[in-house]
Amino acid sequence: MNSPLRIALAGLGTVGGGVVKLLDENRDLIARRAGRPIEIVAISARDRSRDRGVDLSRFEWVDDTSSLAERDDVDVVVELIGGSDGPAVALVRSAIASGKAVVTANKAMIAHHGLELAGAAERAGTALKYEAAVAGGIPIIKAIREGAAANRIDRVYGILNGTCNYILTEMEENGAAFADVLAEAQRLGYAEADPTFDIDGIDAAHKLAILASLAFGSEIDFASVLTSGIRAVAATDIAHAAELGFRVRLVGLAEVVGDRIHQRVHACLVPLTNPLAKVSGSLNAVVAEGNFVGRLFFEGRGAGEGPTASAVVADLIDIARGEAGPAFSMPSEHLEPIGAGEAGDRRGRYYLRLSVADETGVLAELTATLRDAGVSIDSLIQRGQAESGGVFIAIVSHETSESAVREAIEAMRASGSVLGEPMLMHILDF
Ligand SMILES: NC(=O)C1=CN([C@@H]2O[C@H](COP(=O)(O)OP(=O)(O)OC[C@H]3O[C@@H](n4cnc5c(N)ncnc54)[C@H](O)[C@@H]3O)[C@@H](O)[C@H]2O)C=CC1
Ligand SMILES: N[C@@H](CC=O)C(=O)O
Ligand code: NA
Repeated sequence: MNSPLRIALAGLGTVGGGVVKLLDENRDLIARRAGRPIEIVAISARDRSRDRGVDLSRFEWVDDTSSLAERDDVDVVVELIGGSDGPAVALVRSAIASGKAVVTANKAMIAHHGLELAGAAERAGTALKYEAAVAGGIPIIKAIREGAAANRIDRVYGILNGTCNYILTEMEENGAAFADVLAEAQRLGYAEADPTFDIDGIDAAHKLAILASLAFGSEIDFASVLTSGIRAVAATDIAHAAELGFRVRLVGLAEVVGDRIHQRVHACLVPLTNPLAKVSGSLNAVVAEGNFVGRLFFEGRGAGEGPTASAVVADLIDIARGEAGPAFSMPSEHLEPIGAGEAGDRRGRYYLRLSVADETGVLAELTATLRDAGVSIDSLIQRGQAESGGVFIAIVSHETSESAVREAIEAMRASGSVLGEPMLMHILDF
């Protein structure tokens, strides 16, 4: 057997603890597959005394996490602290500068600094790997970067946040309250340290920006992702969606349109016939469309200890085998800066939920406003009592432009016929 790959673990929370357990349980199998053992040399986290359900006394504990980057007895620094800036990125920068390989699960850091870090790793002749950062256990980085590398990819999309998918599923299937399910997602280790990153769509936007770069060969452009989350999704939307033949899902979608890239994360209505509608709980799914391979669909656990550890250790096995290569789908200097498209350009079907006064003539006024804006109605239902005292109207449009629907909403607001905040969602029709 060859000499071991020596690793230092920074961060021993959900993912770090999972990595220790996986390396213990599958130790011999991994050594055979990698051609050499993978051994933890040193560990570091904020709180030494915390019980992580695994014996850590056999490893050297280091109080100063940043010192892991300098050690001569470490080949790979595994960064599992999190955060787009601060100690995680400082550790990764200095590990790369010392010629060490880096494995990370930190999508926030890759979305913000991926290009810089990839360039630094290339110059240092070392590896930067981050399979766990996108869609947890689904090997989607490997699939796009290697398996589909021969294709031009113009669209990549999917369900990229396990916490939101778990919340939406529990709300739909069990009528659970948003706050209760979020607390459970935190207990299960799915949520980010700050769960607003999950529910406001930021975590999914980090992942989408990384996927778009890999798929399109473009520089990561996190700042251009139009991002909204699931806070505004009400139980009534989920019920309306079911009645109309849809499920509500938080979808990240990136596509090339002409010479522009559109990137959006938002709650969508997904037709029940679409495989994404069947993705439930903490599962994630990613669809990539290649010009030769066609449509690829990947599904698996996007969050939690086991699936995320699986992705981290897969990266370590690649490094142990000497199979690392560039961090993105090409050397970072070949990634192109591609501009972002305009939001109002999108054409498609829309779901619009309004609360309106329960009075004669209001419905006729609404439909006339939509008609005047060039929006024609596919289906309309009136259901339930709104908190504002009015009734809920849910409308599904035929294909139209987003700007037309927004124009109609503004006209309805101006006329005073709409009570409360309207809810607009795209319908995912591919
Ligand atoms: N939990 C999940 O399902 C997934 C998490 N990730 C990512 O993995 C990373 C880690 O996530 P979790 O394990 O869930 O987080 P966690 O909060 O459970 O663990 C974080 C660990 O980092 C340590 N830490 C925090 N600040 C530190 C500092 N200044 N110096 C040294 N150690 C410090 C903490 O003591 C803790 O051991 C994050 O980047 C997260 O986005 C990625 C995919 C899935
Ligand atoms: N908080 C994230 C964890 C994995 O990336 C999620 O819920 O998907
Ligand atoms: Na992954």
